[in-house]
Amino acid sequence: MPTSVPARLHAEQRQHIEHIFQLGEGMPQHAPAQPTIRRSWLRCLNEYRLDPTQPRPARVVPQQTLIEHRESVDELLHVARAGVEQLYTQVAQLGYVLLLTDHRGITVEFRGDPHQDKQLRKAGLYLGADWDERFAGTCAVGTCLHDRQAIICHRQEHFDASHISLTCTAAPITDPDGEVMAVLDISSLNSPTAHDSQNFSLSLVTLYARMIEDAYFLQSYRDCLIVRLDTSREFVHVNGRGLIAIEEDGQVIAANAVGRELINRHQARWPPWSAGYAPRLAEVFECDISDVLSINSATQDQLRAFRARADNTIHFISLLEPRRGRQSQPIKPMNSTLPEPLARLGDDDPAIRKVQKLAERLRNESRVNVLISGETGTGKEVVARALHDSGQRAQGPFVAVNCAAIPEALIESELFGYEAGAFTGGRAKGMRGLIPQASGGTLFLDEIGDMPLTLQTRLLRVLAEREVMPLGANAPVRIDIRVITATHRDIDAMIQSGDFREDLYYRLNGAQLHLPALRERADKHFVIRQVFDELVAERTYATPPRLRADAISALLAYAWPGNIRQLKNALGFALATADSDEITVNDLPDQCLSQRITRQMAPPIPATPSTNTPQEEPLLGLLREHHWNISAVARALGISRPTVYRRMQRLGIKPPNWSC
Ligand SMILES: Nc1ncnc2c1ncn2[C@@H]1O[C@H](COP(=O)(O)OP(=O)(O)OP(=O)(O)O)[C@@H](O)[C@H]1O
Repeated sequence: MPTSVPARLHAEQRQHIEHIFQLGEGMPQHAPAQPTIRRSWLRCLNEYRLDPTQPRPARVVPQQTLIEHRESVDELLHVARAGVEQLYTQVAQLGYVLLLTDHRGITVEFRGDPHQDKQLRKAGLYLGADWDERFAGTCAVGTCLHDRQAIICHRQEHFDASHISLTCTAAPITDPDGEVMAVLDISSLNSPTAHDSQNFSLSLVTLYARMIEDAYFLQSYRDCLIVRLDTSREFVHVNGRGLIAIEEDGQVIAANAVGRELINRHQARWPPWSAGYAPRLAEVFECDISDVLSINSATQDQLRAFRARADNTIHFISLLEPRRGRQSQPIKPMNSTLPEPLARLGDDDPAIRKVQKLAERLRNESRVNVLISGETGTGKEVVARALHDSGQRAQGPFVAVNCAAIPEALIESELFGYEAGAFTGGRAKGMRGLIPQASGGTLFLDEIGDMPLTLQTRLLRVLAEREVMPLGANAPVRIDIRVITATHRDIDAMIQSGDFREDLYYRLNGAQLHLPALRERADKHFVIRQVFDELVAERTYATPPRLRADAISALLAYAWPGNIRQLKNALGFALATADSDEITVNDLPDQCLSQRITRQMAPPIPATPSTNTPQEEPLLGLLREHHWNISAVARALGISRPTVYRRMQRLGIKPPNWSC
């Protein structure tokens, strides 16, 4: 032992210093038993070059520095306050003080007996005290920060001889990334000699550190859905240990320590938890995200059991709803390199991606006629407009013509126009037809399958010659149009039956974009949010309404025979009739809760009599569901009763009580 030990140190301190030097010289007989403490002593000697013979009084940082340290953990301090008060209430009578330090070891919050102010300040148990191991030597806070784990540093386990009467217990508080952001510590100036006397303190501090950590997590992810989980059913609500923040499609955003551990157990199946990779909840548990989203509405005790895929353990899960306002944030499609009108068509669905990519390539290829196919209400007109808006013709007109909606006798004059006096009943000045009106832009012919055969021939000529002859005119009018057509009918079958000209079909079908039914789309969630946000944006609200998770879950589960149009109607209905600005499952039209996708997937029952193609099943299903009430079906699909009758007629669907 060096001779330079100051004479003012008492015998106990001298002996302590001797034990430290002995450990440094490889003689650990009198060193503390805890490996963490021994390692820390060696760090203090060899790495930090602290001199045990020169005990240092506690260092308290200046007021201004303290303010800066407190500001850097302002949000945590706010969240931790209640926990700090509760813990201090429990330990104060036992003679403990409480310290909360930041990740640098500076005490940013303190609770202690004001009567002991002077002694506590001298011992470093004070606001602003610096407990960094590099300065203070082995101590609960500093060594906890270094080892990132809870620790007891009891009396002679401290490195600095001026601290050997103290007993301190500390636990780390980690942020949602697993980084230590603070340390919670309880310390006492005097304590029983036995090390074991502090075990209870360790449990208590660890418990409160976790509570503060979870409160901070809940605060940080208050705008997200949070699943709370525990292996004990009874404890999920009161003390569910795992917290996982998710997007409404189940994408994991963050997790607390227990949640991260569970996710990490999947290392064998996917990469470890990292900022770059986050699994979906359905990968972690054997669950469908819609089952999780429906927890609050579908189960009586508001929790459900799911099996963790990593180890087959059962976890009970409850769901915390996000704070209001989250959904007013604009949604961003994943594919942001696409022109905006195309990017808005959908998100992460293979069929929609194919449509988006092809549309991007075709947007300036005006001479390639595009045929858009898909069931009714899948967004064919929306796609046609997106194609127009994303191309060079965006500034030109977009003229949409619904061939099924114009009476057959008028289609010709509407499309081609007519000269003054061309026919009785026409306008005195004549009329510019819809095709000439589209010149310089896009002509969108919807329901092209409903165009009469005679007109098909004339349209073919227009497309070939790029000019129209209005009724009664002497000379043709030149036109410069891009033609996009749409149909939900089986044109091949119509060609076979002689109802559609094959040559026209090939001319229209320069490229085909096929839109998937809503029930088949993997990005259904995106569509729901998009339609909802658009409807909300159309109106003025004091508080923007929010779509609750249980409503989203029901919307995800429904089969949507009327596709996006029906979805839009359902959400419009809910917005118009909901009692509050929270749209719940109860605000949705009844039919959204009846026909779930699973039922839709059952083999279709043939109609009476049947000529069905797969495209007909949704209408048939809906008719059956509404007991053949045509008005109800028309309302559900957002179309008129005559249109329903026309479609039924075209598809050969007859109600059971029709005689012919
Ligand atoms: N991607 C989308 N985002 C938001 N709303 C959409 C989207 N696609 C379609 N819609 C809405 O759904 C409804 C139906 O769309 P659209 O008229 O384009 O369908 P369609 O397939 O042309 O229907 P139909 O076959 O009956 O003519 C419209 O109100 C439209 O605004």
